[in-house]
Amino acid sequence: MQGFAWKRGPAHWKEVFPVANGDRQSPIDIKTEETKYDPSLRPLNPSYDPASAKIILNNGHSTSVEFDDTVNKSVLTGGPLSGTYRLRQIHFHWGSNDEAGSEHTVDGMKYAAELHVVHWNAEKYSSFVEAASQSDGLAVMAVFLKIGECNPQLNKITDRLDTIRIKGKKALFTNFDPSCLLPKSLDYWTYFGSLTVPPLLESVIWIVLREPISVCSEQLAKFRSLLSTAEDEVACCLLRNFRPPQPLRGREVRRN
Ligand SMILES: COc1ccc(N2C[C@H](O)c3cc(S(N)(=O)=O)sc3S2(=O)=O)cc1
Ligand SMILES: [Zn+2]
Repeated sequence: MQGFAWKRGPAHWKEVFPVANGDRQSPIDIKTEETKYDPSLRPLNPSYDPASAKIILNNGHSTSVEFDDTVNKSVLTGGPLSGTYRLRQIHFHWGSNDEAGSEHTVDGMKYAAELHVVHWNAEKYSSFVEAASQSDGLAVMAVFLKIGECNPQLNKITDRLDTIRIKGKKALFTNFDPSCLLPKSLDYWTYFGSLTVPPLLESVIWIVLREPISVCSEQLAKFRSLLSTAEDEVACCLLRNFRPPQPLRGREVRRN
């Protein structure tokens, strides 16, 4: 899913992926007054082994840390989930300035950036690719990044970005537990949605943490200095990579 689908931006994705106009697309604007408390929702239970971290990568659309997901070493259970979801990767979304960058918004408010922690239902499905096409196949935990103090934990990522500036570059990256990027409170909103990037598959149980973590302008500037272009192309900075909120289409957003 390279080239065209990305080159012309979110407004054109429907031309290649008609599901872009589907009824469970992400992200969404979370209208807090309309969220519904659900006493059956359990506490989130992320359990990650730092040895699972493998590489940090620039895929041209974001930067991601990829984890060993061949065994249940780093998993997410609890919350709205039934069963065990295996950690696959984390990545970020940001904007061209500090005023916008998150994908989900809260009562119309945009945060400066958003972290996605991606898991797949390894209990029910035999591969990530199979899970990615199932309605309960993926679980993505979203964490808002709010402009403020520099975040020392985030430096573990931003300090490595100069080694993967060009699209396609990767570097070894291990001994990293993504829990270090989670806020104190794991209170959340949850709803049924989709990938926010092509192929926009409607296979994601979204778990949006209500408490943001901090990020400073200098750290965000490092994300924006990544290139969306490969070695043999004219250099172009990856200034923004967030999809705007999509229609709720009657979906319920629950909170614990
Ligand atoms: C079926 O084809 C694929 C499906 C998914 C993916 N992935 C990489 C994507 O960047 C991506 C983006 C996600 S987001 N913004 O949380 O909705 S989750 C995710 S991914 O790690 O699952 C790759 C191929
Ligand atoms: Zn994402």
